[in-house]
Amino acid sequence: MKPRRETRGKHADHLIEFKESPQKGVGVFAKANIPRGTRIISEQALLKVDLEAVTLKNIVPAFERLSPAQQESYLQLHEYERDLLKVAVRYDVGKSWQELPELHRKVLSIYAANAFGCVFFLGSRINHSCIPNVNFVYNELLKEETFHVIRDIMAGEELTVMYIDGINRTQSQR
Ligand SMILES: C[S@@+](CC[C@H](N)C(=O)[O-])C[C@H]1O[C@@H](n2cnc3c(N)ncnc32)[C@H](O)[C@@H]1O
Repeated sequence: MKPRRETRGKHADHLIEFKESPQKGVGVFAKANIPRGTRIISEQALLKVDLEAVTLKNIVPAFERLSPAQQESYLQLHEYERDLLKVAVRYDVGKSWQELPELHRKVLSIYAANAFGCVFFLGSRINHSCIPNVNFVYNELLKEETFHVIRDIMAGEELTVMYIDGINRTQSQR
């Protein structure tokens, strides 16, 4: 699988590829050696909800404001219907999970699986590690989220970021 997006040299996404990662779904892998400090991804959020106002009620309207092409990209992302999400829907939206239209369930499941702040087309394919080799930060000048490798990477290595805390997790989960 190839990341598909216009890049124009602002980052080095030609050095990465999407591949199956054992037991983690899709992941992002180095196609070549990548020196420490390389910006592998710079992108605007695909779906952004004002962080002050993130409630599940705001996710579907934010999805509906996307262009048809953006909606198509969003719907390709990994989804995960966790029980906690269903409880949160009951609390936040005032409906049971089954009462929601199928598309809304999919949009919310994708958000739950992929949002670290925002949902990203490329960045949200990077799996988690508590010892990550990629750092991400919002770049005010570019107005984009940027992802840099924080050590030298060998061709074939999986790229990882830290987006869940390590508390109460087993060593293998980490
Ligand atoms: C942001 S997405 C990462 C990309 C995703 N693997 C995919 O197929 O598109 C987060 C999801 O990936 C999986 N994941 C990420 N890091 C993982 C890890 N260290 N171990 C197991 N699953 C992981 C989980 O299913 C999680 O909900």
